[in-house]
Amino acid sequence: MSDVDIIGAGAFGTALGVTLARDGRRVCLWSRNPGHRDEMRESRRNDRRLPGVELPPSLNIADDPAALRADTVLLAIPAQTLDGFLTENRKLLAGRRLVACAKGIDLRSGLGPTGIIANAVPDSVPAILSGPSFAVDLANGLPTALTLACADPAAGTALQTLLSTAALRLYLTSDTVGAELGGALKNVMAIACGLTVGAGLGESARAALMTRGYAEMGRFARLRGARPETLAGLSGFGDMVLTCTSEKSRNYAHGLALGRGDASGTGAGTTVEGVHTARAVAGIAKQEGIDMPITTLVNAVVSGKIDVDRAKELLLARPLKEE
Ligand SMILES: NC(=O)C1=CN([C@@H]2O[C@H](COP(=O)(O)OP(=O)(O)OC[C@H]3O[C@@H](n4cnc5c(N)ncnc54)[C@H](OP(=O)(O)O)[C@@H]3O)[C@@H](O)[C@H]2O)C=CC1
Ligand SMILES: O=C(CO)COP(=O)(O)O
Repeated sequence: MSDVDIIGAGAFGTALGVTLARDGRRVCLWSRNPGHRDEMRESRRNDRRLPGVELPPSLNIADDPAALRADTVLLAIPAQTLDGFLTENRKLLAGRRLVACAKGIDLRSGLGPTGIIANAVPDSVPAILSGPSFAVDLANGLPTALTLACADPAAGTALQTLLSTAALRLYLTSDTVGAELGGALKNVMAIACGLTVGAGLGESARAALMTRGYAEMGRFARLRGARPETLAGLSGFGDMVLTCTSEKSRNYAHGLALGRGDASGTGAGTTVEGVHTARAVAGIAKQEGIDMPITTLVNAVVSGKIDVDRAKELLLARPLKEE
């Protein structure tokens, strides 16, 4: 039996699997695609999603989620697919520690990953792993620090120990809402920053957006019960800094391409979580009267309703206020 099972052989699921297996854990990785599974078994690499990285011998490729038996399951699939997967596999996942690795808000329910888990598999222990970590950095063994959030203190401590390695350092919190909102909302800010730089509005404008975006993230998160210190930690501030400043981020790269006038952005087939999260959060903010100007404008730009110039005008025309 494995120590950790991983659902989703994308870039992040594979990087986590490789990291944990190198550090001595027995890992089972599942992809929904039979051809992809065969390829990984044969080549001992995941060339589709994380090219150039060798899969350690203690990482096995599983054919069926029903064959996965570990107490700890990492859910490394996009946020919009989480509810469907969990609902379909509810019985199988009951009683386990389910660690979400997705950064997003479900469009249908408005819930973050731990809320989705709690709803879909009520007798599980939900947790979330979030923070600044490009899959490729993790897979290359570069030092990484993340937030592990779990409301159950004993399960949280056990997960922190199980999932920390020599290069991957996990900080524990019980604030699951703060950790999941930091990770989801920073993707929207990364798109905003990409749009800004892509449209040639400059690095000063990006710094302004990051700062005011962070204020906006905090405002939304506090109203949903998050603790401010969680937003100031790795899963909020830390990940916002990473993804708002690096072209390795798909969210930033998507904004960059749109800002440069390429209407397809990073193109279909790339996971850009911030597009869905902007839509979900703009809707919630409107409904609940929360002031979220950057998120609202990102949603308007990525859905093609306005262009970056118009978004800039609207932001600059807002009434002057105290910081
Ligand atoms: N990449 C990174 O650096 C990081 C990513 N994350 C987060 O991890 C999550 C996954 O991202 P990432 O791994 O990069 O994405 P990828 O695009 O690399 O991979 C997504 C994976 O999810 C699988 N998948 C999609 N839909 C389903 C479904 N309905 N059922 C089962 N599997 C499904 C895909 O399968 P298929 O190949 O068959 O389409 C693919 O293997 C995102 O929320 C992201 O924000 C977090 C930290 C870092
Ligand atoms: O969340 C990430 C790094 O922490 C990855 O960001 P992207 O999904 O924008 O590539």
